[in-house]
Amino acid sequence: MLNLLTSDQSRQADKYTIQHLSMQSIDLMERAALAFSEAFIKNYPDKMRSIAVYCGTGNNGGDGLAIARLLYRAGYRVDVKIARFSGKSSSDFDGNLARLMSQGIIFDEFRKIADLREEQASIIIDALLGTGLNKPLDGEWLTLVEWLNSLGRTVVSVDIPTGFKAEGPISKHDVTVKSELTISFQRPKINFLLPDSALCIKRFEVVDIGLDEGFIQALSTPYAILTDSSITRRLKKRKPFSHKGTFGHALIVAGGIQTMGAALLCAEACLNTGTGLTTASIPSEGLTALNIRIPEAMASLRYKNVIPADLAWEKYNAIAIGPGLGVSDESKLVLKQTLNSFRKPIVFDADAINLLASNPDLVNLVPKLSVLTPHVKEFDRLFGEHSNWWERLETGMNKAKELDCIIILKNRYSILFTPEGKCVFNPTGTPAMSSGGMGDVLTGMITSFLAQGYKPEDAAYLAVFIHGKAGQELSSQNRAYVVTAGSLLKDIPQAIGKMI
Ligand SMILES: NC(=O)C1=CN([C@@H]2O[C@H](COP(=O)(O)OP(=O)(O)OC[C@H]3O[C@@H](n4cnc5c(N)ncnc54)[C@H](O)[C@@H]3O)[C@@H](O)[C@H]2O)[C@H](O)CC1
Ligand SMILES: [K+]
Repeated sequence: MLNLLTSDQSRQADKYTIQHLSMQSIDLMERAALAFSEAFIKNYPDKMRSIAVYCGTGNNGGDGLAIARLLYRAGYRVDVKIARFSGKSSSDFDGNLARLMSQGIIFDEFRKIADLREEQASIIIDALLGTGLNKPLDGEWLTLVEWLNSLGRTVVSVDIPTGFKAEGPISKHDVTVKSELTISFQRPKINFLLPDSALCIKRFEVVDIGLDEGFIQALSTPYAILTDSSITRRLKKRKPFSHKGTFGHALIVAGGIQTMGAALLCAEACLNTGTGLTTASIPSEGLTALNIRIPEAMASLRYKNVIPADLAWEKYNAIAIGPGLGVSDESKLVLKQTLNSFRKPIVFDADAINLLASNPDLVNLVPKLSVLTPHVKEFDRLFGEHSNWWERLETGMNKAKELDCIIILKNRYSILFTPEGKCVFNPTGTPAMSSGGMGDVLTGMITSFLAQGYKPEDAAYLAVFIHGKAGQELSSQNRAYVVTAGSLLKDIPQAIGKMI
């Protein structure tokens, strides 16, 4: 797992790296510029396209000057424009301006917007402001950024779009550069991973600039992002003499007469993730569907939506409740019965979350280390309305501690909150997965890992990461516009196999 950095921590890492490698800060800037340029050249190999690099006079602007020099040397047609709105400049900006001049590269400076000349370039590199942003843009900065946005050119931002906050709540009124691509240093900024960023970031790439990883990983921060190796390390190999009893028994309490699909998707995903035995608690009307679709699964029937009184709860290692369950009074009784009968971690999804939201007294019965998997609407129903995603991060961290549960806020980059206060982003997934039933599959996967004996936190990490990875692979292999839940769940065994 990789720690994510706030702007302040990024500055600390910068300082530490410079001291420990006995290098000059301008050398670190050069590395950043080199890493940016390499990524830029891969994305925009056509050297006939003209480039204008707009630079501020801080270190983001310094990066811009170094990038301009490197792209010029690589054969691009580069113009440099420097916004001298303040009298201040950083020493590495000054150093890079001298290097630029020594190469004979022409640059323009403007002190006010009125001095700006028409822009002809086809690509604009935005190196105006970076993580040093300390207030929303106003005055000349605001006018400049609005003008750049109005040009409709391809914009590539250095480290972060100018005006965008790396962390903290984002106001809809803040004006930022709208970039086609942002090439960011060392780590994605936390706000890149939240939907609030969609207004200004179409796509981002992260390049390594050689900041000290030991220092970064030792930083105390709640924010992290999952990696392939953090998943591989957690997956357990199957031992030679293992049998179905080794891999637990899961119960999927799901489905309604008209929503049997959710139960089927959830149960089949559970089975395909490797549970020894999977039983589906479904309405009696759904038995034929279950038998035809998943002959490997067993059924425990709910007549008139009531769990039989003699259900042997103790034989299950993990339970999922919610997909397609409905929110009727009978469904509420099903939830109540489950909460009163099963004290090991439970995975709560969909209608189980809606029922918890409308019956707060039931929340107290949620077993410790359970996993709740709300999407944003369910999250807000459960914990109250939020006006931005940063607030949801704070609520998620607080509620996971308070309830002693793992909360997975499902999104393009799903966010996992743990009882220890961690806030972990999942990088896998694709917009092709935005289709019905995906959440049911995820719930089945988490429940399966739980039943197999994984710690709840690990079960959540593994399921979310592999779920997204499977979707990503299916969409890229087949160039698929959409990946359905049914096709994804068939691919789970291979997706796990590839990670182990
Ligand atoms: N550790 C790293 O990740 C590295 C980062 N690099 C680059 O450095 C910038 C951050 O540079 P910094 O000098 O701290 O700040 P900026 O260039 O973003 O801003 C300059 C300056 O502007 C003033 N300012 C801030 N907000 C406003 C505003 N709204 N209006 C007017 N003026 C404003 C303030 O005084 C700032 O100090 C990072 O993004 C990277 O691009 C290194 O090059 C490599 C290592
Ligand atoms: K920038």
